Amino acid sequence: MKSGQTYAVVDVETTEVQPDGQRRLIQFSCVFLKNRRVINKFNTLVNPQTSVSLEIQQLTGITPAQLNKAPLFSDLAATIYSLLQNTVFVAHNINFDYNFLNQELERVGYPSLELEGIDTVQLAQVLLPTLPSFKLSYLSSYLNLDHRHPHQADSDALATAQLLLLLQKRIDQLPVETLATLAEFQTCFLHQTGKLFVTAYQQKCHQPQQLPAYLVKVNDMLIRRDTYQSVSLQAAVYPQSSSDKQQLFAGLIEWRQPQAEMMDVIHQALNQGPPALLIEAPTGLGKTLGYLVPIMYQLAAGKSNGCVVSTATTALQTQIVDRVLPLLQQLLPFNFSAIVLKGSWHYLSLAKFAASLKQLQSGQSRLLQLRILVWLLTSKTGDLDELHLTKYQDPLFDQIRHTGLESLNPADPFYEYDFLRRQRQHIAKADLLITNHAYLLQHAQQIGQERILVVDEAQHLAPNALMASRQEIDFDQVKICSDTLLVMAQSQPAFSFKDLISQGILSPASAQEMIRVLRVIDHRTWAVREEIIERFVVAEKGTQIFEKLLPLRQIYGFIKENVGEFKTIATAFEQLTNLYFQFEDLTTQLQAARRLDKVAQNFLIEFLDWLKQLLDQLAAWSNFNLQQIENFKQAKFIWLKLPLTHDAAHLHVIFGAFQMHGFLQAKVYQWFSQLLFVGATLSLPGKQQQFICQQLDLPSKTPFVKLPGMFDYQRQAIGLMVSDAPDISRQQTAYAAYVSQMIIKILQVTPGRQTLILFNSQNMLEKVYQRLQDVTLTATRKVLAQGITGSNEKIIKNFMLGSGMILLGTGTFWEGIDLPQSQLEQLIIAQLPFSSPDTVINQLRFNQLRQAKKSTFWELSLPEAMQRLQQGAGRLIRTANDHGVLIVLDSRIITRKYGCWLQAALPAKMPLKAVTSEEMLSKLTKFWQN
Ligand SMILES: Nc1ncnc2c1ncn2[C@@H]1O[C@H](COP(=O)(O)OP(=O)(O)OP(=O)(O)O)[C@@H](O)[C@H]1O
Repeated sequence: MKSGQTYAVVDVETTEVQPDGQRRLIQFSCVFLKNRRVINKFNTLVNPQTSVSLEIQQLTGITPAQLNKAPLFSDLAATIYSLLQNTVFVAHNINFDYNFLNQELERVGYPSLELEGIDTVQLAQVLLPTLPSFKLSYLSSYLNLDHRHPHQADSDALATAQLLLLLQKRIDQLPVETLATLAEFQTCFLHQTGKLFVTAYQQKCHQPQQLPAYLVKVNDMLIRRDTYQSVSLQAAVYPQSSSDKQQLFAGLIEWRQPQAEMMDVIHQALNQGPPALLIEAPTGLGKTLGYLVPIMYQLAAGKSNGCVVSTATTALQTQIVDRVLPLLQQLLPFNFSAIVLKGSWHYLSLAKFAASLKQLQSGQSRLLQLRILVWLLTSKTGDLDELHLTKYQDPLFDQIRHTGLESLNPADPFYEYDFLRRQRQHIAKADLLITNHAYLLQHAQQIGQERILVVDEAQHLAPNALMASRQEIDFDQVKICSDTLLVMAQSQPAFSFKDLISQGILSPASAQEMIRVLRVIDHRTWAVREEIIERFVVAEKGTQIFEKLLPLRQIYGFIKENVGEFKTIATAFEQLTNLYFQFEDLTTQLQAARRLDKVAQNFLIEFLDWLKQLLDQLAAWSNFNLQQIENFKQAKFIWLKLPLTHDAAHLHVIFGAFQMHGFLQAKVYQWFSQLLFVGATLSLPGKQQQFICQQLDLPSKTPFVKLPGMFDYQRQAIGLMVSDAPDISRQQTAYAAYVSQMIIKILQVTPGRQTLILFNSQNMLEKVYQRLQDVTLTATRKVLAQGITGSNEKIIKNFMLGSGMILLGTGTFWEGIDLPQSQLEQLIIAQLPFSSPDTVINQLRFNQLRQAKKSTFWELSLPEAMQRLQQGAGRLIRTANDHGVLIVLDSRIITRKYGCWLQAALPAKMPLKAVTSEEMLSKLTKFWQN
């Protein structure tokens, strides 16, 4: 901020939440800052001479009576106009406040203000890059700002002023190198926000600067040094007795008998036990600590090399790291080290990011780059998830994501600091590796090393393994790769094979051979794609994604008819593989001999990168072979996938194994010393334990321990099941309308209650979300929706921080999410969680059951729905002090014969009541009154 300059930090309140032509000002507040101090304040209510919406009255606490007594804007305009002259206008979301104020001024005959402006939202996004929310109320509580009455303009303006001062301090602390880039790209900020960086840079650039020891400068970019330190575990004795454990837990966690039991079972298993153990621990038991405590003692005793914990999703990884590990560290009498492992695309590639800074970018992408630049000063991992972005939609991410260690160039200056390389080095030293099933399946050998493996949410490992065992050809990606390579080789104006030949780097014969093979692949694979579409893709009207199982007989016939074509491509693939190695060797030799200038080197590296992508795409081509198809028998399947609505729809042919058949043993288990499988629903109700063993590729006699539940559901919760809802399976549209109506009514009679609503399809979730947008209650109660308002991690974090929030979730929200006490008070099951029979995997599973003359519903659909319902219901009560209501809006739980099975999946002692929709509301009101 410039000394001597006055900054006017403004906030306004208006009559309506949504913009419309009639919207008027009801409050104007301004805090004046000069030389970084508050020098004046101005606050006034404004009589809008029109009605004020109910939401606004509730939100601001301003009543019509107060406004009737307030001055008109036409009487205030002159004062406001002159107060703001010569100031810099600051607001949290400047486009709203500045534009609205100007409209009001113009309406009463004043010219628009022409002031410099600063937006504190953008400033906060760049300077506090890892926060999950940039709402003023969140920033105020996170930064401890004085913000007593959120949504009242005077309080909001004061909080924004404090925020600006705090952000200015952060700017002051930025190293000059970072300031230089922020100043260089100042125009990507709204109004003159970027000038703050220019001023700070100008002040700093002439003073001598010393880089803090934790930072390193690489090509003008600052990165946090690798400060990872492994610790040596100190031997300690496992607290065997209850009193020893109680002593250990005292003051930190509550005593839970089944959790202590789980610890003992695992301690025993690790010391004398079987190589594999299955443990079913009911929801909310605290199973992560249940296995980590005994395991850490085992490691401390030097009895194992370390431990890998694999869970179903990255959101659950984050939950373990953020919430369980800090508690574990406090509990244990010794230190330990842990790292998180995710797929390479989660990480930033420093080299690619640095290159992207030099390229032309949209304002939005540039702003994101600046945020990343500031984040790099603190990030130890380079995990892009730390940025809590809603979706990785910005095209920048395609440019800067890591594509794996193989893509790195040792000659690159960023090579030494690369985040994935750092991680690879830490793996050997860390006691605990926290990963997800997808990563485990791909890297088991590398991370196994005779460590203990815990598979958390183990029921998901098999479906994940099926995904991992699949091979896939994306025909359109093949075309993109081969086209790009041909352009690079033949006609790229800046640099092409011609230049490599003229520099004596490439022989004309090698160049010609590469082009010939690429042309074969380019033309022939496209012809096959067209044939497949003509032959197999008959889209049904209204379908968005075409997905189809290809009967093996048909595909066999298809290959037989085109056998020459398939063979030509297979041969070209082999030739291309050889050429790839030749080009790779050539590049390495030339680099070592320093015979490559920068342009030629970059060309070759990029060419090899595309070539590798093409080979990866074609790796599954060997499946298009008559002998292979015969070998598939019932164990492997082929299907097509084609998103129809997408502009450039990619045709995928997928070859998938359907059952484990030793896959997990060979690919995963053999690399670990001991295996623990943990989950809340490992055994299917009414099924033998054989089912999970078969799924997990384990011997059927693998020991299975089932731990008891621990909450007093009779006292802590109630379940209300609606008996008169329209039948969801027959009247989908009527059901969506009914669910929306009911949810609105429920929310109206339970103000302030944190509510999670679980759906079984994204489609229904979106319909209900749309309807909730139209009702007034959402002005005062924040609605979060999966796939709409943010990434899953961000949604969970925001939900946990709020009160009276509403979260609409599907998929992963049914499981593993931990929302204790007032973080979740009402759980609404909008649809019973029957999985869709239409997916290819389900079609396959159903076919198998039919062939065995078994019922698809009783054998698969119902038990799986019970399993998911049990998981979903487990979100409600998480500690001994929780209270909550479970509401089931899908009447099939009452009206269908199988309903009693679904009811049996709900917590055993929870009082259940069947009620009409009307009764539901009065019961709810009563429950919360009591
Ligand atoms: N004994 C305890 N007392 C209090 N908090 C605990 C205790 N044990 C675990 N917790 C906390 O409870 C939260 C949930 O733990 P965890 O994720 O292991 O639950 P869970 O048993 O896996 O539940 P679910 O199966 O429903 O996902 C964590 O934040 C953890 O720190």
